[in-house]
Amino acid sequence: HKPDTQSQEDAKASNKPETTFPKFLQFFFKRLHSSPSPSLPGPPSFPFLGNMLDLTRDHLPIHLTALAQRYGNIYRLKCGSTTMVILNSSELIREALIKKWSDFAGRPHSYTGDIVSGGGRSISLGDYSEEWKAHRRVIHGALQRCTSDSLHTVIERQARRLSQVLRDYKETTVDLSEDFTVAASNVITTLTFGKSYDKSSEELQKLQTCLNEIVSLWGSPWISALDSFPLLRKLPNPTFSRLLKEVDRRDELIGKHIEEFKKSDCEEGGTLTSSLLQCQETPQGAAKQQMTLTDTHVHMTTVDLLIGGTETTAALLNWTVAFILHRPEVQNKVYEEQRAVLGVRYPQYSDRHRLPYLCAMINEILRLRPVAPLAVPHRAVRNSSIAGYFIPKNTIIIPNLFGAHHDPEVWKDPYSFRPERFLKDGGGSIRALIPFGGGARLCLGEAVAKMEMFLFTAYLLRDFQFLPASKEEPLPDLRGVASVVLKVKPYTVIARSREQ
Ligand code: HEM
Repeated sequence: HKPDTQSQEDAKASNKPETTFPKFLQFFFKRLHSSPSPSLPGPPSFPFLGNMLDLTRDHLPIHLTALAQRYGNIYRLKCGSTTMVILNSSELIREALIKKWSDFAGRPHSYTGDIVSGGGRSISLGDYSEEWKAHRRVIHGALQRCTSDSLHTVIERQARRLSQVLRDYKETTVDLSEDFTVAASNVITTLTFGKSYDKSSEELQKLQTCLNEIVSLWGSPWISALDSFPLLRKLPNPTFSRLLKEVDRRDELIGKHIEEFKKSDCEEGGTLTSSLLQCQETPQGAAKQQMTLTDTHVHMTTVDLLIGGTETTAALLNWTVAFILHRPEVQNKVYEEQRAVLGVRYPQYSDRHRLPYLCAMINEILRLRPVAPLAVPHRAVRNSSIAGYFIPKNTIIIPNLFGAHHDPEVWKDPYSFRPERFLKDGGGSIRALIPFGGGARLCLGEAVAKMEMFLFTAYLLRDFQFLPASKEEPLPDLRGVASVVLKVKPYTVIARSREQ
């Protein structure tokens, strides 16, 4: 299929004020473009169901990447009356998310999305609007202040704590995933409520279980079907009832935390929530940000940061250990680099430019396993085009970051784990590496995540050598399980202290 170059011009024309054509021509013109461009390639779709069967496939990112080999790096899938356009290369994703950011900054309106996002008041699921822009600006500013004031100390404390937990295992065989979740979650709860928890804390367990349930239930096809087929909402749906129950529980737990925080530490400041509450309470703060933050905004921000910032970072740490068990010499190189450059001292984030191998390894893990593999769906807020194809308003855009990171046109030997590709002259392309998305919807926690990844992996690989659980057991399965977050299947490992 050749891109329809004419449609680019049409797309521009269709956004012009309605003065150039007589009314009846405008009517036909709009009708012509109210359905998706017929020239976009894609697999055949069934009546009513569309390509629903493709969308319910196991490991969707791998399936979408395989479809790109047949239909090209841009193709369409249908689901009920909705058309989705899947982008499978960095160049196409950059064109939509960065170059034409204002055309594709929307989020799909969805029945179930409204339920989990406090009526669209979260940053991650809220649609592009003046209110959303002001909300994101306020949170971005508050996060930047936290990042420059206290983030380094907060992460360092959690990295030391994590090292101690691993030391206490005394080289027994363990599954570290929960410890990684606690470390990542503590960074966010310290930033938001000024509080951190032990793994055994009932409060933490309740919160984590509930947030994980919401993410996995919301990613399930039984729930997405309610968005595309409204008639199904009239039928009993136990998965949906569970989702509603978990959302209520989440709101109760987070509401309690915010109330406790307001009573205790509010005047001291220093945390993100105190910064938001100040902005909410002082008229100058609100005027400066051109918005009044409601309680729902503060509440949903906490949900956004906890969901966006816990499982992603924890999954990446888990992937790191899984990959280095497959290539043990990588961990030795990271360790030796640190010893050569820093001696016995622990690294600071400012040391990153002097530790190129460690940074290359982190980039390679982010490339192979972008933990938000399909980002979050975008929506075209007006008629536009991608790669010359006409994209009508309201089309859903899925950036397949996993596919882009395995594009054989860009990456030599795309499926193998080779940190060396990101060293000087190694052939890896930082421009094509887009694990955090881009443009108006760029991951809000990118700076937090980068500092966490650097300090956590540097501490772990400085203090420990990771060994397979036993010779009999297979090494971790590297295919993973894909839902909203791409996770490694549970595995066990031995952490041997380097101090001996
Ligand atoms: C390695 C870790 C992480 C990765 C790979 C990652 C990746 C992403 C991606 C791909 C998106 C969607 C971008 C899009 O829609 O185009 C996103 C959105 C988001 N992330 Fe992250 N993320 C990570 C960590 C974090 C952390 C630590 C936080 C919070 C502190 C966070 C908060 C968010 C929020 C709030 C959004 C929604 C942004 C919006 O819709 O405007 N993320 N992230």
